[in-house]
Amino acid sequence: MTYAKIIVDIPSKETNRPYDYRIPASLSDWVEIGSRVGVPFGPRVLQGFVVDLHHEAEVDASKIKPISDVPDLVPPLTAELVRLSRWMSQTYLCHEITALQAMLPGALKAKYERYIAYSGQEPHLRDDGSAGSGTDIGWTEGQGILFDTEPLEEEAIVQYVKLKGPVKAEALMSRFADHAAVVKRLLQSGILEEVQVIKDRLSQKKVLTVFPSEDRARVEEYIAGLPANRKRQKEVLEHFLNHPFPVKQAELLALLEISSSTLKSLAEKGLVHIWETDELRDPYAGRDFVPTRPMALTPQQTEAYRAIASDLDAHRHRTYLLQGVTGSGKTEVYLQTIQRCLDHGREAIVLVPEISLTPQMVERFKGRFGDQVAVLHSRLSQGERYDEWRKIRAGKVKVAIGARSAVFAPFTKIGLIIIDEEHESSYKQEESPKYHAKDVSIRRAEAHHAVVVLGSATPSLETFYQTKVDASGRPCRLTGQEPAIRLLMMSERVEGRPLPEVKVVDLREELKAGNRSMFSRELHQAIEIRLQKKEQTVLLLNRRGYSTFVMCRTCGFVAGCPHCDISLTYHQRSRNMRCHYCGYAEREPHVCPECQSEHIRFFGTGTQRVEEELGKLFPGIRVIRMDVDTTTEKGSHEKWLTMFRNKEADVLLGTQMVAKGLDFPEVTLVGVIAADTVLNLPDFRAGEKTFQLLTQVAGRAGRHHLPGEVVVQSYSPDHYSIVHASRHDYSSFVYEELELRKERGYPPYCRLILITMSHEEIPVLVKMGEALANSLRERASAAGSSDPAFEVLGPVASPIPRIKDRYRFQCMVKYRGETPAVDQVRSVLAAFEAKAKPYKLQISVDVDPQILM
Ligand SMILES: Nc1ncnc2c1ncn2[C@@H]1O[C@H](COP(=O)(O)OP(=O)(O)OP(=O)(O)O)[C@@H](O)[C@H]1O
Ligand SMILES: [Zn+2]
Ligand SMILES: [Zn+2]
Repeated sequence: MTYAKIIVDIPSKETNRPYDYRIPASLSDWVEIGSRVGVPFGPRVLQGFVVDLHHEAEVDASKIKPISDVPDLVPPLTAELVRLSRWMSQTYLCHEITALQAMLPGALKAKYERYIAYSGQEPHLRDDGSAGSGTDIGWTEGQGILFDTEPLEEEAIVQYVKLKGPVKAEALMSRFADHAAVVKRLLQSGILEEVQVIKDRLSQKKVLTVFPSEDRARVEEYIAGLPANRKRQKEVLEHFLNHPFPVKQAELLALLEISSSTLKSLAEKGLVHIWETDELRDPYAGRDFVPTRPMALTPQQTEAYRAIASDLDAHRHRTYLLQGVTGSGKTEVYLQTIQRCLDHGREAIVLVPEISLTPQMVERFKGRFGDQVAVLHSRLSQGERYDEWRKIRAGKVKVAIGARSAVFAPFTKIGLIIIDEEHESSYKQEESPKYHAKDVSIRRAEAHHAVVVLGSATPSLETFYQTKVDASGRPCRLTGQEPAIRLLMMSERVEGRPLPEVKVVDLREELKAGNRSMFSRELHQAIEIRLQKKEQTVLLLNRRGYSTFVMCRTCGFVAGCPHCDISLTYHQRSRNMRCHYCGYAEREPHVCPECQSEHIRFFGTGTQRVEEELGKLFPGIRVIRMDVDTTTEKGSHEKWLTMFRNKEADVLLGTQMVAKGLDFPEVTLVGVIAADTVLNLPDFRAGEKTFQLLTQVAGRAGRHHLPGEVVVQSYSPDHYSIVHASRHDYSSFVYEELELRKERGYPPYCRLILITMSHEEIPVLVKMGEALANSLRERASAAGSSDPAFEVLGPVASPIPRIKDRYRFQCMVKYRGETPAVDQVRSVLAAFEAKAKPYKLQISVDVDPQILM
C-alpha cells in the first residue's frame, strides 16, 4: 500500500476526518490499520492513527506529505477497534480521535515536547575571538566581559547539542540559563533548530538482562582454558551451560554473588550478552493466589452454563441476561464459561464496576486462571496499567478483568464478554466519548461472533425490557421472534440458603416517639445483639444527594458555591467547605452570613457523623469507615476489607462501596441508615436506583451458614421500590416500574438524547437555546412523514443551572427506534454549531444519558 488515511490528534469538528498521507518505502512494512504514526500537520508534527490503507491517492499525489514516524513495532489498535471507533463517533456523536484515544492506556497518549537539534550548519567562528555574525541581537552595552567569551560559549553550546543529539528545550534552557542570548542567536541564525518530538506519556521500564552465548562449544573451550584464579567467570559460564535462559542482571549478581565487572568482561569477549529489555510491571507480583477448582454446579447454574457453552461451542454471537439473586453463584458461572472459552483458544473480557473491583473479586479470577489474567483498574499506576495492557496486546494473557474501559482490551480472538452488575450506571462514561460499555461490548461481540453475558440480581429496566422484545423492538409474544437478549434465571441462593429477612422502619414514627437519633430502636437493638454474639454488621449510608451541607438553623441559610448553583459540602478533616463541581473551597463559617446567628453547623448525615454517633451509643465499638475520604490512598480499600474479614472490626460503615460484591461469612446484619436519599433526586430512574441499591446491600447479609437480617430505615416506607426490595421481589418491581415508564414516556419505551448548552450570559443562552430547539423541531417534522421523527423538549434550565459561572440549559430529544434520530440530531447540530461559534456557546451531547443533571 502506498497511502494511508489518518485521523490526527486534534479533537475538533474541522479535523474530524481522515487525512491522506504517503507511506515512505522504508516504513511500508510497519504501517498497518491501527498503527500509531507521527505526521506533519501544518507547521507541526502530530500523532495520528491509521484507519485505512489504499493504493491510489484521492487528491493530487504530489501534495501528499509522508508519514514521518511509526513508534510501535506492533500497532496498538486492531482493525476491529478502528472500525469500532467509527461506529462510536457516529453513535455517540463524538470525534473519532476521542474514541480512538479512549481505547488506549493513558501512557500511550501523545505528549508533545520541544527539542533543540543541530541543523548541520557549522557555526561561523572566527580566530580573532571577536564577535561572530549578528552580535547585536540581544546584546546591550556593559556586557563586555561576556562579549569576549561569547564565541567560546557559542561553540560549547553547539558541541553540546551535537554530542547529545536533540536536547529537550527546557534542559538546554536551564543548562545555559546564563547564555540565553547566545542560544537564541544560534536558533535565529539556523545553526540550531527547534523540533517537535512526540513522546509517549510514559516509557516502558527497561532492565538489564544477561543472555547466554549461542556458541556452547566456544564457551566450553574458554572454560577449559581459564586460569584457576578466574573462578567467578567460570561460575557464570557454567550457570548458563546448565540454565541456558536469559536472566535479569540484578538477579544473576545476587545469585552468584559476583560483581558486574565480571559480567562486563565476559560480555566484551562475547561469551554472554547484556541487553536492555522491557520489564513488565506486575501489580500483583509476589502475591500468592490460592488456586481454586471448578465447583459442582447447582441445577440452575448448570442450566445457565449449558446455554452459554452451546453458543461458545458454535461460535455464535448471542447476548444473555443472567439474572440471579444475590448469592446465587453467578461468579462461578462466569468462571466456568470463561474456562470453556479458553478451551476453544479464545479470550474473555470481564467488566465489573470500578467500585466492586475489590481484591476479593480479583482473587477469584486469579485463583482460577492465575497468570492468564490481566487486571485493569484506576488504582493501578499509569505504568502498571500500561504493562497490563501490553500483556493483553501481546497475547500473554487470555482474560482481562477491569472497569468500564477494559471493554477495549485489544484482544483479537474474543469469545466471551461478561458484564457483572450490568445495571450499574458507572458503565456509562460521563465525559466524551459518552459510551455505554454494554452497547460497545455487544458491538465487539458481534464482530468476533462472541457471547455477551450481562449479570445482575437487579437488571436495568432497559436490559430486562430487551428480553421481552425482538431485535426490531416489537414484543416477542406478538411476533414470536427470538428476544434481543435471552434471559437466564437463577432464583435461588446456592445450597438453599435463605435470602435475609428485611424490616422496614418508618423514621417518621421514630421521631413521633421522641427518638431523635439517626438509629431507630430496631436498628439500635439489632446492632447490640450482633455485638453480644460477636457477629458483624454492614451499615450503608447512601450519600448521593444527601451530602453534608452547612445550614443555619435560625434562618435556613445554606452555604452555596458562588460559581455553581449547588450547596457546598463540608469536609471535617480540613474543616472547610468544598464545591464538588468546580473545586471551590472556603473555610467553615462561625456565624451565619445572612443573620449573624451562631447556630450554623453542618447538616445531613455524613459517614463521619454516623461513626461518631456509633461511638457514643456503643462505647468501645470498632468501626471501619469506607468512603471517598478514607479510600484515596493506594491499597487502602484492600486494607480495610482485610481488616474487616479478619474480624478486627464490628461494623463496616460506608457509602455505595460497601453495597456490592462483598462476600463475608460473619456478616449477619445489614442496616440502611436512610433509604430515600436517592428517591428525592430529579431523575426518572430514582425508583430503579433505590430498588437496586437496597437489594444489593441486603444481599451482603447471611451469605453463608449464619442467617441474615436487614433493617432499612426510611421516611417513605410505602414507596413501591422500598416495599418490593424488602420482599426481594424484582418481578413485581419491574412490572410496576415499566408501567410507570410507559405512562410517562421514558426509556425503555423511548430513547433520549440530552443536549446541554452553557454560556456566561442568560440572554444569549435563551436565544441560542430557542434557536436550537426550533431547528430540531423543524427537522423532526420534515423528516417524519406523518408523525414527527422525534420529539423535542425544552429548552429548560438544567437541574444544576450553573456550573463554573456558566449558566446551563438543556433540550431533550425523545425518539423510538434506532439511529435515524441520532443522524438527524447530528446534522442539525453540525449546522447549528457553525452559527453558535461566534457566541462561544458550549454544547455537549449525551446519547442515552444516565444522569440528567
Ligand atoms: N455450585 C456451588 N456450590 C457451592 N458453593 C457455591 C457454588 N457456586 C457458588 N458458591 C458459593 O456461593 C457464594 C455466593 O456465590 P457468588 O458470590 O458467586 O454469588 P453471586 O451471584 O455472584 O452474588 P452477588 O450478586 O451477591 O455478588 C460464594 O461463597 C460461592 O463460593
Ligand atoms: Zn442565619
Ligand atoms: Zn462550584
